[in-house]
Amino acid sequence: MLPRRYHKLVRVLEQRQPDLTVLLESVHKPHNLAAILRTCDAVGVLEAFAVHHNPEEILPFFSGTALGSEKWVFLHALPDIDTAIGSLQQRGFRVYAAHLSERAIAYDSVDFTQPSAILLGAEKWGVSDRALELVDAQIAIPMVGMVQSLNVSVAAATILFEARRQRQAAGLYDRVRLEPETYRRLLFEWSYPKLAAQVRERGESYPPLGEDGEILV
Ligand SMILES: C[S@@+](CC[C@H](N)C(=O)[O-])C[C@H]1O[C@@H](n2cnc3c(N)ncnc32)[C@H](O)[C@@H]1O
Repeated sequence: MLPRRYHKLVRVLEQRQPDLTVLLESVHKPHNLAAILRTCDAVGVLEAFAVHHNPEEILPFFSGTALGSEKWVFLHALPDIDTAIGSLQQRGFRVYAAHLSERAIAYDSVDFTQPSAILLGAEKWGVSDRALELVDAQIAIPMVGMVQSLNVSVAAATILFEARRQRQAAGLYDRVRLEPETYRRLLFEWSYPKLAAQVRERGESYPPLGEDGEILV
């Protein structure tokens, strides 16, 4: 592990935002999924969630074998939309459905410095009626052109970068937001993925790291 690489991992983890996430409802085109996870990585989202009728279609994103920037954002599969929204709300997130409707408020009027989950709908069908019943609010990006909606990854990026803007202004990228234990664990797993897997298999705990990422024992 080169010190430069290690320090890059440290800087990235120091800015991860565990209380900002996306929930994808049947978003199934791999290029959209990859683009959304890439944006998640760019704004510091730690983990993302997906409800998918056929997870096999997008298996690489769940199995950790994806090779792109998405490997830095954990994607968790949840069985159904009730469970997904319910568990996020229980963890203190407000869930916002990105959905163009008369009930929707402007996406940039939301306070994204609070724990926020952005629900994005399927490419063809949008957010389901059931999800709309469960969310805390609906948010929309204004559209004044001929087409009715944005591509789902573009909508995700627009909203996530608004969240980033607000969080930057509030200083949320200036201090470590991860729990110390989570931070240490991820730093080891990102720095030494193969060794981390072996250590886990043996049921041992990770060794401490030195200033430049060297293993200390
Ligand atoms: C291509 S759109 C789906 C269009 C679908 N026909 C519908 O009626 O919702 C895919 C997803 O992108 C998001 N989206 C696209 N444009 C949006 C906008 N202007 N405001 C908020 N969300 C948007 C929504 O989450 C939507 O479910």
